[in-house]
Amino acid sequence: MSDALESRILKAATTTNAVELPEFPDNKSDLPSDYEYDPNEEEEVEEVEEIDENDLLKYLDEQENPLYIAQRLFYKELNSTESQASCPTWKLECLPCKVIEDLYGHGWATVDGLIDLKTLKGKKSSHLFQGARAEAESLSKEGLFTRASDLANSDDPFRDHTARDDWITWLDPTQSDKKNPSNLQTILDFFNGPLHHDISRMIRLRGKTEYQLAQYKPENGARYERHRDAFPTDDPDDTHQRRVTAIMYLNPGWTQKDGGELKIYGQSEGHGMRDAADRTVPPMLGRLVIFLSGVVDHAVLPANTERFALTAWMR
Ligand SMILES: O=C(O)CCC(=O)C(=O)O
Ligand SMILES: [Fe+2]
Repeated sequence: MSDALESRILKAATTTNAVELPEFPDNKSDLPSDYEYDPNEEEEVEEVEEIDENDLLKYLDEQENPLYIAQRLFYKELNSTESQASCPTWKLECLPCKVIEDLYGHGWATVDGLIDLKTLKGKKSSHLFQGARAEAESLSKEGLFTRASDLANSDDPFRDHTARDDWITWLDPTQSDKKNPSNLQTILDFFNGPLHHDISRMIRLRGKTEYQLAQYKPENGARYERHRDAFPTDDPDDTHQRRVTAIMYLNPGWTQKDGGELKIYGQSEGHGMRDAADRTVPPMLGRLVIFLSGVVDHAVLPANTERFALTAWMR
């Protein structure tokens, strides 16, 4: 965790829920009769309040709009139309400029069917996405997924383990059969290649990317409660906090009755640059959602059919 972020969090822990201490009485006879004074005892034991992740984020957001913080990790300010007109000089391999502008201005963006031709190698993109879906289903049948809430440290008071119902498996894009990559591998190569290239041209990235395949099983309407994927930070040297979340959905023929939409929370007070209104994003086959991990609160609404998504978290 970066110093700046750490000190902001410490400040939150010492200022929220701070208990007013009573004044020490001048006259010893004013002390309660069961009061014991032991001069050898440690003077003061510092108590650290446990603070839950959402309260901490709320506190941090009150200090500064997280979008402004994340914007400082971009190589250039994209506020003016003049800077946006410089798009051709950005030399992007796959992302439309609009996606970068939306990321900067709103914290998130979506784009459909985005796979560059070099990655596709003559394949049709719909075949690629459908093939990836079929592979995800087989991995699930082979028992490769683990319930995400079982993986987390159950002693951690910071996170609520009832918050999510998804089953997950971590993927490593470097462990591939180069000659005959699976469809999932081809999407990972795209994430790891052109997509990472474009994002790292615009946003300072320093650390490792993680890749996860997630499954929401329809039993009992699997969902993931409102959360954020990282704490907002503008420290370019931080390697710990996730900076960008990119999710590719693998749900052919999705319709509204299937549920499992991604809900993106607006800023209810409507101030600052984040959108005021909440939005829902249907998890359609081949749709890519990209957002700034420390900025956007989001949730997965209850899924009524099996729902798969492939996620990359870039640092
Ligand atoms: O699959 C999605 O739409 C979002 C999942 C998510 O928020 C997460 O895994 O952190
Ligand atoms: Fe998330």
